Amino acid sequence: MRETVKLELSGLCSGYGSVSIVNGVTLSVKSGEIFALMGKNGMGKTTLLKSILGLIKPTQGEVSVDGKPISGRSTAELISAGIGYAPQEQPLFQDLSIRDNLRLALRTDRDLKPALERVFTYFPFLKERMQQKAGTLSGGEQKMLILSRALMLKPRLLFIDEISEGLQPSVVSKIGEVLAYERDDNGTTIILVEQNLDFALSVADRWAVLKLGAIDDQDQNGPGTRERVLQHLKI
Ligand SMILES: Nc1ncnc2c1ncn2[C@@H]1O[C@H](COP(=O)(O)OP(=O)(O)OP(=O)(O)O)[C@@H](O)[C@H]1O
Repeated sequence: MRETVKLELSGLCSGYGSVSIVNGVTLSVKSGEIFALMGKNGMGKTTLLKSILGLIKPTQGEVSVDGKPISGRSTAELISAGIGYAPQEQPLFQDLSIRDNLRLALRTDRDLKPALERVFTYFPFLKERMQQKAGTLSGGEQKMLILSRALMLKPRLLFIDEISEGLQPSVVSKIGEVLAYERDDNGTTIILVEQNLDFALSVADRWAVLKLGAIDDQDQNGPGTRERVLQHLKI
């Protein structure tokens, strides 16, 4: 089993201009677990991910991986250090082929072949349609390509933002299988931001609910979890 990571957030705060969105998040994600981060729309889940990844500068607090602070490091440095990100918004080059979208995940072409083979075992359709432009893929195929691109670098820590949104159940369950395999066989630590409760709980080891930018509840995934989380998601 390769080395895995523990992610720790301590009193993390961030926002946009003078508007505070993430309000003091303290959280620990264990090595090699899938952690589901849930919450109603607009509660700050995406903002929290972006703050961890250096895409938004935190106003307070610390983020550490393997006990080492990563605050202040650029997103590019974090990705080189084995942190992967499958974002929710506009993440593909629509006019480029599947192959070029995947290739751009790597710094050099030296590791291209094994990285491609790895993602082809998860999603064989990518191999058959390498020259097809990303913009002509269906919504579900684009999501699989986004995830594959994040997996090209074999991340030790992977952040995934609402991958199941708008997908048909067969694609959602395929993605669930891939994430479980990444955790079980590669020891990847995965933070999954999700609105789809059933999907999140089908793969998560632990979970938290974010409310107005703070952790409202968290626990192991087990009997009674679904009902407990549903209470938090009620309008
Ligand atoms: N670039 C931005 N500038 C200003 N405010 C923003 C920006 N992006 C998001 N917000 C606001 O921050 C709040 C939290 O948004 P965020 O996307 O983090 O929530 P979320 O929990 O991920 O919700 P969703 O499930 O809808 O994606 C919302 O009120 C949103 O309008």
